[in-house]
Amino acid sequence: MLTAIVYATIALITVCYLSDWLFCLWDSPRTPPRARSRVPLVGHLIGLMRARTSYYTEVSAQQHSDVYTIGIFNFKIYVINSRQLIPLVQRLSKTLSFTPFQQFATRVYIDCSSHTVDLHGNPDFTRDLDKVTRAALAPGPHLDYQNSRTVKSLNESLDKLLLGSSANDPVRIQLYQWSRDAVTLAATNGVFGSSNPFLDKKIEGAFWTWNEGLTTMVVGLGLFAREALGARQLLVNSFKTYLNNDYQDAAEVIKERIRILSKYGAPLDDIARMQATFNIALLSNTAPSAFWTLFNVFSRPELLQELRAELEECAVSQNSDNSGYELDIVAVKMKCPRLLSVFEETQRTLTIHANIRKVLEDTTLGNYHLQKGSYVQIPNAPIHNDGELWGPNPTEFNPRRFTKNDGTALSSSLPSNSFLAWGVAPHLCPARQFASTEVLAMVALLFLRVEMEPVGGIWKRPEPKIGDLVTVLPPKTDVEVEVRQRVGWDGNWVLKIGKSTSKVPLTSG
Ligand code: HEM
Repeated sequence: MLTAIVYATIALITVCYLSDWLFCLWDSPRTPPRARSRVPLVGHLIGLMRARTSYYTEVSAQQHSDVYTIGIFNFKIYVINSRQLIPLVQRLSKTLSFTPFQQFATRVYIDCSSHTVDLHGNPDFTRDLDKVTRAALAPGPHLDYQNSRTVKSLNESLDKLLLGSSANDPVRIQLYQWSRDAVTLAATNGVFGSSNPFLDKKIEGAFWTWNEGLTTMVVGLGLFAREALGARQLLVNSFKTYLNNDYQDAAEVIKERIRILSKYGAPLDDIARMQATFNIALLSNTAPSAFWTLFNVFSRPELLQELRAELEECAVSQNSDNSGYELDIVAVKMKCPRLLSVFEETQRTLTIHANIRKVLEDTTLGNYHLQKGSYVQIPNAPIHNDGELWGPNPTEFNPRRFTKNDGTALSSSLPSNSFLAWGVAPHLCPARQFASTEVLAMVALLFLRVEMEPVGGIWKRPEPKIGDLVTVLPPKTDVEVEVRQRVGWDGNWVLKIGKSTSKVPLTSG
């Protein structure tokens, strides 16, 4: 019996190695070189299941080619390993397409009907939806309206937190949980208006439960994500009620997306599903970005002092009736290069996104041949960790990395496609001005208004939680902190929001 098992194992291993070798034999001579895995056929699959997109960081570090192939059976993923190839991928956007992923998300994430899944493959529909989304989120009066409600809501969450606390009487919070709640409420108040479904705490909880179950759904194990599926239904129902109510004070981006979906005949149930899905873009990266920026600064007292000095000099004034302070949001966005540098460095060191494109036709990319039906991935981390671009110790957090010696912003002197935290054109995040205004306003308010200490006295950096389908990973464990009013900086804080045409000078443009 034992001998039979040994023979069967040897036979299986031989067949696996042989099949792997045969798949390679069928490669065209211009196929990007294959990254070898110790386990034939499924080694890369195991790696991807274990580390998700962080697996590309591990493999890319050992590859010398500017693009390489990952093979899983006869399925291929071409991984871009040099920023020089990105413009070529951009130019080939008709055959290297983002659309199949959008269709996949519409089906697997939220279970839309086949009508709406097919719509996401209709170029007229995707063009119209993209056009209205970008127009509504571009700097101008619509974004002013949305920003103003979002930033005010953040300040109110902080007022509420500090209510009843004083310099001697701290409140204890879980920092990620609190930041996530504040961001969720602020962003959803900003876009959904007074009928915001997230005003109900149950709906907020349902969104995050669903969000955490997405990875299981994506790998086809939806049946094992019962809690997430139940949460998703609750969320969808809340958006059906929302659509049946008056949502006239919603932001333009919501009203316009509903208009386009209706124009192309999407049923109400699917429109509710699409609104529920929009929250993934709205919330899932902003909350961890805010958390890590707060953690990176409060855990470095000298850096905190530096940022406070910058903000106090450029963006804070006393209220005319001396009842408190006014924070000028335009100045926070435009006149505080050190603050912006800390935010962008947080993004640079923590972004794990891998932009995805499907190869719709056999395609020539530079010297390489890409086979129809395969995928292209552009992982951000290998480019963000490239020492030639970012200087010594590229994996370390350096708060001054995005400023020059004279303290001014570095962005203009960086080569193109060095910083990919907001994606790659033509799918560059259309909400980057909104999201960065939200994060910068939130962290500036906390730096100015509170003292924060870790419970236990020592700041311990949590590990990022690998596996979530996000651009910036949340922490694996939360950080318990004590928050108290900053001495001399209490009173009534009001915000001067200004116009969104005064833009955050982001490195991505
Ligand atoms: C810090 C927060 C955010 C980060 C880091 C971020 C990052 C990104 C990235 C990397 C992409 C490209 C995806 C790809 O090509 O695979 C993207 C696309 C997108 N983001 Fe954001 N995003 C953030 C916040 C937001 C917010 C608040 C909204 C909505 C108000 C939003 C709406 C979108 C949309 C609609 C797209 C798809 C664009 C397209 O299909 O061309 N994002 N975002």
